[in-house]
Amino acid sequence: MIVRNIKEIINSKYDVSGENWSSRRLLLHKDGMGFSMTETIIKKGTETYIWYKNHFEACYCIEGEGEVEIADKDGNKTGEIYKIYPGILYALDKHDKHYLRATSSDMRLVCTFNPPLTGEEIHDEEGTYPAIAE
Ligand SMILES: CC(=O)NCC[C@H](N)C(=O)O
Repeated sequence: MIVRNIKEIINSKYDVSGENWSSRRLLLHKDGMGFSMTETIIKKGTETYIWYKNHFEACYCIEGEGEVEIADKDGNKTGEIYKIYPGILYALDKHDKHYLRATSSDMRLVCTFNPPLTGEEIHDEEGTYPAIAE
């Protein structure tokens, strides 16, 4: 069994930040579960373009509020917007290009990835994480 406390992750190499977010990587590829789990904080008032072309991601909101807007194949905003608040899950089951915004507060999400993250990924210029090298 694996038991971890977020306090062990904070300020370790698995406490990773992007421009608009920070992510504590709780469960990783090396743990052999077939998925990873992170606690992610999206900063208030930010918008991030994301395209996980190599991963499926599901996010469950436990704190704060924001929204996700679907983008088209060229990354343009479509106006299809879903509110995010505690109790809402969104799952990028089609590797959906999207814009993620935290509106009036920071937003705290529990995020799972399949395939799992290795731990130190940050978004590239396409909003993507690299495919895992087996
Ligand atoms: C929602 C989202 O994808 N934010 C970026 C961080 C990501 N959840 C991660 O854990 O690396």
